[in-house]
Amino acid sequence: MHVDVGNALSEAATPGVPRDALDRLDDRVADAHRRISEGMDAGEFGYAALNLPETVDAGEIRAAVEPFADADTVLTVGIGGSALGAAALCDALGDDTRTEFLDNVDPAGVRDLLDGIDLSTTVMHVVSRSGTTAETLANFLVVRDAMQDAGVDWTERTFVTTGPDGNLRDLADAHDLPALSVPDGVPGRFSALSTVGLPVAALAGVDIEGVVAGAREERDSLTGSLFDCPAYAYGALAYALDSRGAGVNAVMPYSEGLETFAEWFAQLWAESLGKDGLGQTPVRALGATDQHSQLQLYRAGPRDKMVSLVTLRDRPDVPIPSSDLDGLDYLDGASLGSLLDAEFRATEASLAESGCPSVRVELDALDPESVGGLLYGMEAACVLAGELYGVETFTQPAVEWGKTAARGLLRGDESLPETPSLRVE
Ligand SMILES: O=P(O)(O)OC[C@H]1O[C@H](O)[C@H](O)[C@@H](O)[C@@H]1O
Repeated sequence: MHVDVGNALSEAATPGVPRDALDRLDDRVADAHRRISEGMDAGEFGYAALNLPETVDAGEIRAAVEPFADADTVLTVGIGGSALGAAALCDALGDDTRTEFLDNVDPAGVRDLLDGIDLSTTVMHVVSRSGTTAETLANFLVVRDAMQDAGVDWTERTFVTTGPDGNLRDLADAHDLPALSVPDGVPGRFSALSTVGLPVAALAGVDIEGVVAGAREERDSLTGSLFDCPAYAYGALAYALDSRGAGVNAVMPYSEGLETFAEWFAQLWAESLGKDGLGQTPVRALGATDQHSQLQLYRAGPRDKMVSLVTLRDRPDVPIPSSDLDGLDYLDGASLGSLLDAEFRATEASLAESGCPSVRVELDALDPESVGGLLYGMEAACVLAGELYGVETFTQPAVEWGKTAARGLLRGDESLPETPSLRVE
């Protein structure tokens, strides 16, 4: 990925980062990089995810999914980091007419999804690192039941990715299901480039070897300076802008295929950095659509935002047919791609003109290498930002609180703290 942080400097934006502050920050980046390298070398929890471009075995993943290659529908049952990596890859690069994701337990949504697919030609990938997540296990039980009702042998049409213990591992053992292991030391939200995110991408036709190669290239760019490393430049600037008041990070890809990437990024950034009263709130937007809604706020609202503009240097194009409509001559000879690119540049300029900081992230194209590089680069950016904030990047205690409380409620434990009520009906 290519990163341009010019519009995040104080000479361009408020809040903005002075050039001399960036030089000082670079010393901290060098220290953080040393810590990250140590963690990677020792395979420490979390840091091990940054080794995935070397440690992942794409051949093993291809072999595991090969028996399901003829499935009409590939259904992922998982939530959070166990679904979003695969969803981001499939949305960007795969045949997403074949992929479905059950990552919520809204009964209406689950029912609609099951009504719309032929379970006899569906393969289900059940993914849970812990193997105990309530939503995932509940959805699995619902799909299994639906398969049995439809006369489908669910054990023939299910494979799992999970950790060494938990209900899902027990289930895989008991029914001899094909099972991949979540690699050691890799937290869910950092697992897109592993047995968690890649199997379904492979089934959706994604060149997963290309994705891994792109990630490897980004890994090789991790040096001790933000001036040489796009991933660190992004992470350091986001941190520096947040420290100066940009507590919101609006991620706005100018590519529909990257819409789910913004969702994946939101989990990565929020769950990793939102600790000890610190962290930057990720917001999802889509160019050009959200130019016609959220951009008003970005330009003219509170000065508490940075905008991460993500675009492609090259994209397949569709010409705009010429017309004799009054006032549309500016579209003559144009294409949808040139229109989208013009909208991107206009948005970037409009943010600059209003003094709202933005960072430009460019990919060469929406191809496997670039997308692999983007996912890896943002993970490295996040790990770096975690070091700069001084938070525990790889834990999520606040999420665990809600999970435990929900389980307690289902078991009849009503001892939740009282929340105030002021009803208006
Ligand atoms: O993979 P699992 O163990 O089922 O976890 C799925 C998700 O659960 C929780 O919400 C965690 O906070 C997430 O980080 C994780 O991705």
